[in-house]
Amino acid sequence: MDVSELLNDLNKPQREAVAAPLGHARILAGAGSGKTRVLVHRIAWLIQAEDFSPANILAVTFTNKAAAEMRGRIEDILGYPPGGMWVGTFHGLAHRLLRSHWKDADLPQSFQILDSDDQLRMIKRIVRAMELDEAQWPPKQAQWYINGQKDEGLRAKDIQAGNDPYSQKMLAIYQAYEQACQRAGVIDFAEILLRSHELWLKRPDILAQYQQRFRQILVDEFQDTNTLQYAWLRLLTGHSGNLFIVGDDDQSIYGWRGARIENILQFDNDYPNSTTIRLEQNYRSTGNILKAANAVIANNSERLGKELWTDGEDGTPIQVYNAFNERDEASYLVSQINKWVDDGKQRSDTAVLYRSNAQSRVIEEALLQANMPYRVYGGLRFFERAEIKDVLAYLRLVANRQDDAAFERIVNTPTRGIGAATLTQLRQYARERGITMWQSSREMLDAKAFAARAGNALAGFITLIDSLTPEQPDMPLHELTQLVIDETGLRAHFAKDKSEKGQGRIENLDELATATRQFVRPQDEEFESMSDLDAFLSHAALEAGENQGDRWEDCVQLMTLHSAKGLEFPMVFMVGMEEGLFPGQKSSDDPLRLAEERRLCYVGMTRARQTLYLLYTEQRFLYGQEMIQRPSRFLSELPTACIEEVRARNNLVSPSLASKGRSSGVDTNETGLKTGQQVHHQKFGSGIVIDTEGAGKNARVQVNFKHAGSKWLVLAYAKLDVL
Ligand SMILES: Nc1ncnc2c1ncn2[C@@H]1O[C@H](COP(=O)(O)OP(=O)(O)OP(=O)(O)O)[C@@H](O)[C@H]1O
Ligand SMILES: [Mg+2]
Repeated sequence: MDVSELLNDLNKPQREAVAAPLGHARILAGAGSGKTRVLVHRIAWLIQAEDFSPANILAVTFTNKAAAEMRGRIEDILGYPPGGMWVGTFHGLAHRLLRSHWKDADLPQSFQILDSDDQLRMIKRIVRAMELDEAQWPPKQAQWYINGQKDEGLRAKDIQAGNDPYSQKMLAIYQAYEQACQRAGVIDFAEILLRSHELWLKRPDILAQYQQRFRQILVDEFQDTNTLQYAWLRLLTGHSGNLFIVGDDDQSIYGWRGARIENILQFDNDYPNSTTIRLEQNYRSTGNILKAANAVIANNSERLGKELWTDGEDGTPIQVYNAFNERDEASYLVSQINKWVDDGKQRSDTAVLYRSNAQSRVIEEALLQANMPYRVYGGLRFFERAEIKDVLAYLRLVANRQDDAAFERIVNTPTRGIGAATLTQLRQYARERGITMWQSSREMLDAKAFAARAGNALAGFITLIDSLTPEQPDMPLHELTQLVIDETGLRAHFAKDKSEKGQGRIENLDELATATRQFVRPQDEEFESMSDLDAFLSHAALEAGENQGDRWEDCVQLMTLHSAKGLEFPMVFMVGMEEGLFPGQKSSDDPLRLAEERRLCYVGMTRARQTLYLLYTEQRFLYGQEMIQRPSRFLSELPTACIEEVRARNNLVSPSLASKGRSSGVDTNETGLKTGQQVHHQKFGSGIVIDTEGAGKNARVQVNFKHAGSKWLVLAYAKLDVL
């Protein structure tokens, strides 16, 4: 594509943005208006029209997946791969810096990354070691505190706790945690960025090297940057670089995790010479979806305010479905996806979005039962599963003996007679001397500090780890992994569990062996100097299986509303549109939180291109009990003209919804079936009708099947035979 073509498929303000004169720029625009597209074209423009080398460009995206897509699109436009360009997430890019400058960053060469679960365990151990009451000082809270401080760029030494006992205690935990991580040579996610920022601050020569290189810095989804991320960008930009940011204040959804909407709002104060360009035409969604999303977000105050319009068609109205409970909700969406597929469309064009990960289980079960392939983004990812983390912990200890988090995880997994007393002794010894668990084990064993049995068990463990360490550094990674799985007794341990779960775990272990065999080092420079093992472990920690499930080409996409940011799908289901769930309970009496929930609703709705379903239930099993649910206030904010109720209920809060009439509780005759009648279903076998409702194409019956249990079925699809 040459330079003029580059601008062809863009509208006027988009062209202005792509071809803006060199300098700082802010693109402020609503969902689906082409911000990401503009950013990609801008990169190509810089290379083709402004003669920058790809190596002068650094682009920050929201996920690794988005980064890969961006790279691919730029390659398509240029006709060759943009070698030397850095594209990735904040974490990915900062990690790359630390790998190149580990020594200057005061890290061991084979430093490992703690994910949030590892981090929590580590904090738990510290809280215990400090002899604090866990109920009074919940480790989760300390984790929250520590990450919050790091996101603000603050170390323990930078914080004044004052006289407040809570802050004093949190600070003490933070301090102990910092020391423990440093000893063990591990860093958590927030630390990756903090440390690379500090590296630049204390080594202006290193910073200058990157400033000279990255003259063009582009950031997508800028509204969700936190203090530290923005500081990192500003430092890198320096006086000579250009910052090109795109974002939407209405889509800021990470305030709860420290994101600062002010960063985008006040960008022009920080960069007074910057230009701001607004885009208003939406190319993604139908008129109905767009109008409804605009109406919902209009209920927030303190917006920059922008109206999106489309010259496309109104399309089908938004489908609002009132389910009995979460199982009915799931089976309804499965039936709709089935219809979609029957029409010859792709499963992968459909997405199910939920507020919290826990909601996916029932939906996954329904999809499994219907034999419908699906992929869950986020959630418990492959590399986060317990059995996988066990193997990874062995591998980490093989790579770095000082990794206390790994040591603690597997020292007695599977059980090998190393008891709590031995571990307490070890921890105490380690703490007193400021050394690691591994070092303590060796010293205490040498000093014969344990009783015979405990000593033997621990010595056995030390020998095991040493024996796993390859003599030849070029031992293939998958052989090492296989060795770990078999020699540590993990396989045998999980094989004892004959249940489906145990079987699943064995399958996952095999899958891990396959993953290591198929592992291809990312092309990025930071992986070049690393051993295969270190490269794989970093990859596992950073990607955490973001790309899992690619074995299924065509599958339904499941994810939280948060992780749907930036994506688009022809058909979208938003489930659990209920008060207490979405918006969440804590948001009801906190206007700031409520506004953020509403923005999340706006993000969700604007993912849909053609068809949007909003689902809510009357009853839901929550917090260990059956709860009566009320429809989300966001439903009542939808303009009546844009929606169609599939099945209304009688006690809706929204007059607009209720006025459309209800169809529940209709005379049984309308379904043509009576309660007590015997019926037969192709898949579920025979059963008895126990309830009916609705009419016409919405008629539904509840059947108690002899073998399959009780189910609600839509008559039009169920094809029941009356016996
Ligand atoms: N000028 C255009 N002509 C045709 N299609 C366009 C144009 N601009 C954008 N699009 C398409 O509109 C859709 C939305 O674009 P894009 O994802 O870049 O929007 P966005 O502003 O980044 O959205 P979000 O805020 O959700 O991240 C994409 O499918 C994109 O290809
Ligand atoms: Mg985008």
